[in-house]
Amino acid sequence: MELLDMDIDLVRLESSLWVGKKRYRAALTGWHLNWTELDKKNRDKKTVSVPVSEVIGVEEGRVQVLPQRSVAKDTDREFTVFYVKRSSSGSPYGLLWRLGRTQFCCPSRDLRDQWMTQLRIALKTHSPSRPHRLLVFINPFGGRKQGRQIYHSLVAPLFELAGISSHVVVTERANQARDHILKKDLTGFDGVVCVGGDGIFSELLHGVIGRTQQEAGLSEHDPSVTLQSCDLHIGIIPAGSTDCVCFATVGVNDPVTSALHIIIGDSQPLDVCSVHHCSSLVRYSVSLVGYGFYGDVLAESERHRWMGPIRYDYSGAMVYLSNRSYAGVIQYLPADSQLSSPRDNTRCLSGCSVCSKGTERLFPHSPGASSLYSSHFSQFSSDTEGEWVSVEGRFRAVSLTCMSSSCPRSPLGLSPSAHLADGTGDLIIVRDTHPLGFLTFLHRHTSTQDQFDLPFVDVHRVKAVRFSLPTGEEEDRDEEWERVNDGGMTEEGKRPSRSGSHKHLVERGEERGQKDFLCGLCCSKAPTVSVWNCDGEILPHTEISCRQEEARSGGNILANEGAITRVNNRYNSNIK
Ligand SMILES: Nc1ncnc2c1ncn2[C@@H]1O[C@H](COP(=O)(O)OP(=O)(O)OP(=O)(O)O)[C@@H](O)[C@H]1O
Ligand SMILES: CCCCCCCCCCCCC/C=C/[C@@H](O)[C@H](CO)NC(=O)CCCCC
Ligand SMILES: [Ca+2]
Repeated sequence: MELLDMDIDLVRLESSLWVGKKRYRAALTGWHLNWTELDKKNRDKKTVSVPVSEVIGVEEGRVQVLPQRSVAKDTDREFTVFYVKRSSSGSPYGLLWRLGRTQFCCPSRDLRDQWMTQLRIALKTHSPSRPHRLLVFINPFGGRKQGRQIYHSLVAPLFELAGISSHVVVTERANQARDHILKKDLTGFDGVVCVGGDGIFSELLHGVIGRTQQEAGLSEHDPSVTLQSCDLHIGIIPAGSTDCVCFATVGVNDPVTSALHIIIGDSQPLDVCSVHHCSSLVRYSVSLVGYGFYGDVLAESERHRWMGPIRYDYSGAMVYLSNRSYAGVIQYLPADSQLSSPRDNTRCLSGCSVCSKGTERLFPHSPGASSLYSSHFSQFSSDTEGEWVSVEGRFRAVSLTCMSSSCPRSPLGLSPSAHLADGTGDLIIVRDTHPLGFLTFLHRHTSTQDQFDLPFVDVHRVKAVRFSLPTGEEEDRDEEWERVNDGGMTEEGKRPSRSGSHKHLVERGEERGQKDFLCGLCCSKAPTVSVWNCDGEILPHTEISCRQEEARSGGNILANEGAITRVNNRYNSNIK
């Protein structure tokens, strides 16, 4: 093994090169491209070192790619190397990545050709996980409706530079991307990419999980089934309103950063939570399953989609002012508290040891096995995990989050110490409290203050959660509600109007449960139930069961190719 490493690390090419008016000694080893500035006495000055795995492309001549492609003429001794360059700005969890570019001039055309050939061979040899062909879905209505422009001006030129061919589908309706993945031939694609927000990501997620189960002959609705892990990676180019999945995995929501991660083949397994109602699957979630405040904000915001991303701020204020709490019964199955806790102040980043230990614990004998951990609720309990716990009362908010759910609105997220791929979620219970207390709780999401250090807030690391209405108020099956929610937005990019469906339901004389909520903000009658927000989609049921499906670290199950390790961000500098 040692011999092999040494072999690979041998210098493949070394020569004097010029960058502008400065002379450099450049060397290409198996793993790195280095160039060291030389002074007049041939003494080494500053060295720049780029890992081959972070080289994006090599072009003849003096080439520029962003903001527009340009090639300088008469450049037969020159070549340009493009690579990942970490910027000094970003968020506490990730730096922005930019396209670094250095134009080298060789003493001869022959040497230039040698450099180009060797660099391209090194790239092929040392970047085995890079995608070659991608299927890209653009939601033209996501966020500020900039998806198409973002893709064509910032992302497509980078994919082209990296030799990635892409097939682009601009969606014309909600669920088109999901259906495409479920039904069309995907032979030859190394991954699927969405340009949009958490909603279009969720479409890809459902498509990829659904297709994998179909191909394996498994029913997603059968709660006894062990789901098959997915080989197809999902990449996210953020162009939505919250971009929570992108932000929580990459640390920033920036299209160029994400495109560069996709190109170099970074991946991050994600936990997935499945939501069931009466033993049939309703949806999967990777971010938030939230009742009360977050459900109400989403429901209200759908009526103001025309406002774009600020619809959440407006609706947040409206819902806060309406001062609601809801009765319910929460049952949860605690995860093993010896492994981690939502208040242990850790931050999960790619390569996180808690996530790797979780995988080891769950799949001790099957390094190559491809099944997801999944079982009946009744089978979740183990010796080290607790028994089901029940809490009944009135709640401002009940939130279950598989990951931190950090986003630009809340840079540390709903649960800052939650893990991306440990097979658990964090259940946050905000009991009814006075308006100022709840405002304090909300406000702490925007700062580094601990939102769990409040007397009316509890947080638990869990494997599964069930929610039901108090005895005597159980849910009726509401097919009308289901129909209204099934189609997502209309073809013009608008959701079916909730007030419209309200009128319809009231006309039919149905006056309880979720129907009450429909008039929540416009009528004086206080609603008795809220709705569930599942990664930005309203669920058609109130009584639900959620369980963690386990992502296998390294198994690429539901990988966001835009994932990054913060450790790499901090310690991998291009300047030695
Ligand atoms: N062409 C389309 N017309 C209407 N709706 C679409 C179309 N393409 C996708 N959708 C749906 O639009 C919804 C919202 O899209 P998306 O998540 O991209 O944007 P967003 O809601 O602004 O962002 P975020 O989810 O980050 O808050 C998704 O549920 C998706 O299914
Ligand atoms: C006084 C100041 C009050 C400020 C309150 C800030 C609270 C911010 C918490 C943000 C939590 C985001 C959780 C992520 C949820 C996503 O899966 C989902 C889909 O994109 N987004 C929303 O539902 C959109 C939900 C938007 C909620 C505001
Ligand atoms: Ca988790």
